[in-house]
Amino acid sequence: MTTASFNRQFSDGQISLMLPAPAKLNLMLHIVGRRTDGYHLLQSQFQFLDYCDSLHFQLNDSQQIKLVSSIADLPTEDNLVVKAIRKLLAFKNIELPSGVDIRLDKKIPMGGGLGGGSSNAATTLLALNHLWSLGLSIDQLADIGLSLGADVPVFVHGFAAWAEGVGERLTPIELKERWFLVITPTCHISTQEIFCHPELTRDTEIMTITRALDQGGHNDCEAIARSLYKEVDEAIIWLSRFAPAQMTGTGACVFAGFDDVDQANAVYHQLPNHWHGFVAQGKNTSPLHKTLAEITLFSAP
Ligand SMILES: C[C@@](CO)(OP(=O)(O)O)[C@H](O)COP(=O)(O)OP(=O)(O)OC[C@H]1O[C@@H](n2ccc(N)nc2=O)[C@H](O)[C@@H]1O
Ligand SMILES: Nc1ncnc2c1ncn2[C@@H]1O[C@H](COP(=O)(O)OP(=O)(O)O)[C@@H](O)[C@H]1O
Repeated sequence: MTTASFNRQFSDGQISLMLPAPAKLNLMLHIVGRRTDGYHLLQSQFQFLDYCDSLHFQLNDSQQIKLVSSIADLPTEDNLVVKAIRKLLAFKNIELPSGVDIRLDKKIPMGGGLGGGSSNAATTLLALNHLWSLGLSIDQLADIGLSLGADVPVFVHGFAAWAEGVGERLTPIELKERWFLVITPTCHISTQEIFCHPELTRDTEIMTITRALDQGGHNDCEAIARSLYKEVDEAIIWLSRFAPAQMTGTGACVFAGFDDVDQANAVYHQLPNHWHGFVAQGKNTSPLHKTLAEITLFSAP
């Protein structure tokens, strides 16, 4: 894709782009070991959800990065969107090619194990690689992403994946695109809090991908999260009355899958008043890559 063909999308003279940053689910999350640097070795199935934050990028001649976001109490420089831009420029060893105004509309709950921050970073990497014509490959962007967080590469690649290593060794998988009811407890669980816990089990037997796809699996972080956060425990107990329920990532969100949307909605409508949640469909191709493919000549995975 050439810059010219890309820029022709914006005939009003403004170079801007609006892109989704989807949530993900870990349909299973096994911890099979630990590296010497403390990072955990995982086996996980990732699938995207058609439930997304939205990012709007607009280039200008200000020579500044301006981020407007709905996240309270998070300094701009700590936002993964800005961290992604800094990493991108450092990798290319360049100054800011132009000013950029970014608006981030959050819908994905933070600290919920839905990967929102990592997804925002991945969308930023792909968007600015295009808008600034940096010419980096997906693999290069995934490497930059990995330095921001273990979850970023899967969002950069954009295919449902069997993940190993710390989450960066990805094999595409074809999963049924079921409907999920996701309960979003109000507690915010830090990934580090779970991974540092002395009672976390780190010795689940290594599985082959074939067995994992046949039999599924569990989430090794769930027992710790349930013991620390009553809300997570209660949500799993409640949702298990309707379908097998699990936690995603290191929590706090809890989900169950249904074969059709009506079933998922029927359970959603029975959610106790003090709980929040949403129904969304699992997607094997990221909504980000689908949108990019529609508006540019970018090829979806
Ligand atoms: C375990 C997962 C599954 O999706 O949990 P969620 O964050 O989505 O809940 C992710 O891979 C998390 O990825 P991400 O949230 O990007 O984690 P990072 O920022 O890289 O790491 C946060 C902290 O978690 C620990 N960490 C993270 C990933 C990993 N494989 N082993 C670890 O021990 C490290 O202590 C690290 O300092
Ligand atoms: N753009 C962003 N969106 C969400 N969280 C962000 C963002 N930038 C930085 N963060 C930080 O990352 C943490 C983890 O966020 P998130 O990715 O939503 O959770 P999880 O890793 O549990 O899925 C947040 O608590 C917040 O401090």
